[in-house]
Amino acid sequence: MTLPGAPFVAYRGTELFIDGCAASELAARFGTPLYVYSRRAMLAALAPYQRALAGREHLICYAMKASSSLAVLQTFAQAGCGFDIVSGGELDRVLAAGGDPGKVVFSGLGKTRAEMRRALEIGVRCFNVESEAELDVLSEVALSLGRVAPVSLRVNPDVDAKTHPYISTGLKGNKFGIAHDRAVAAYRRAAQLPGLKVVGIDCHIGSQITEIAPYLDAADRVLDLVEAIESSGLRIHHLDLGGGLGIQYTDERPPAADALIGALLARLDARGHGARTLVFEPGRSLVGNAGVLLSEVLYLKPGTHKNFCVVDAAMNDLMRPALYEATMSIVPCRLRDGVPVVYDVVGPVCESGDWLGRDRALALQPGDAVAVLSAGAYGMSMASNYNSRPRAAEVMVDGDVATLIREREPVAELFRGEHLLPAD
Ligand SMILES: Cc1ncc(COP(=O)(O)O)c(C=O)c1O
Ligand SMILES: N[C@@H](CCCC[NH3+])C(=O)O
Repeated sequence: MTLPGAPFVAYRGTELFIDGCAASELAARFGTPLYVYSRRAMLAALAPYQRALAGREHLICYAMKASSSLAVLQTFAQAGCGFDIVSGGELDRVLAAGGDPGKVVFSGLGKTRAEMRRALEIGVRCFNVESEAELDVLSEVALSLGRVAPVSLRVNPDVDAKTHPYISTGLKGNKFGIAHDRAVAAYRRAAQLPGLKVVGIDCHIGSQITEIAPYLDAADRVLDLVEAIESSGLRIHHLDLGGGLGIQYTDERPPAADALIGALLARLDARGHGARTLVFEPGRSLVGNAGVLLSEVLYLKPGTHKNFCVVDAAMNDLMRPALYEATMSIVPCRLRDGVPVVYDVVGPVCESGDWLGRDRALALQPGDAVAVLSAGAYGMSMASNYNSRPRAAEVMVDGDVATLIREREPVAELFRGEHLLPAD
């Protein structure tokens, strides 16, 4: 059976391997819940983007919200990537991981003045501005520092990315970006503000997109704008076409990254825009299939309506199933003989929404380790401490070498910084 994440996530005989490491051995050595990432899988996911863009002026800015642990950022920084950030905290992570701030694009619709100041002082490559009000504030902050902020406006192309409504961002009802029909006026305003320098345009239409067509529609809408803006005398240097490419969780068949980029380049070339600098902001497609969440089976709980398999990972570790009813593959780390039983795989958190998988046929015993596959994106980065559960540890494997890249959070960390009321 070919698993999502193959060839880096695959059975060898009855043992599930992540690259060259047996998953059940990692679970025993580092404990569970445990996120495990394959460095080689991440680099293999980046390669088709790099190949397709070779020979073009470009920058791949890894959207680090997908997985922001320092060793993950370090891996992409060393591979030449920049970063798409959405907060001052993410900027500090980039710096701590050795990333180049000159390759950072700063997205997000609620940047604070303090975040703008810090990003200007550090010298990010570009601010992706999401409203006209933000243009005014950014200009003011830049002037107060005696600097000029490089800006690109995130335009909302009103294109249906055909994905889950919670992760669709390019429709006119979404909060993101500047409406297509206001964009030319917004560019005029940006050009007049003394603290800003227009350098680009960008759009990002959503996440877990499994078709090429919405990207081409969005690119066309953006190019229409570029032509209108440039005819008014402004120069748009780079085009940032965002991220959003989907991955396989179960039976999805998203296009390969090089097929997507190839189709976009063909469209840009056909419309005479092929020589522009290109920026992409992929997140999930670089890390999603490279990671798994390992968990131990605590209890098997047969019932008259449902059988439950209670594991030690929960919605606080991986909230995609609870939040989006996302279906993610769950497999045993060691295959055992026995008739599979259909279980809901649930965590210990006190919420009925705390499930990782529903109606899964699995042959398991308490103490077995299971792996939730395709958990490398929006897993650990969305983890919380709900129910006062410390966050999981993380391991990076490279061949048969496993390195602890994040220690399991000590319980004492959970209330560090809290204070009891003074005694009477
Ligand atoms: C502005 C921006 N860029 C890039 C991304 C990365 O998206 P994905 O992980 O779907 O590639 C996101 C998240 O959807 C985003 O909001
Ligand atoms: N967190 C989402 C993706 C959000 C994309 C952020 N712009 C997911 O797990 O699918």
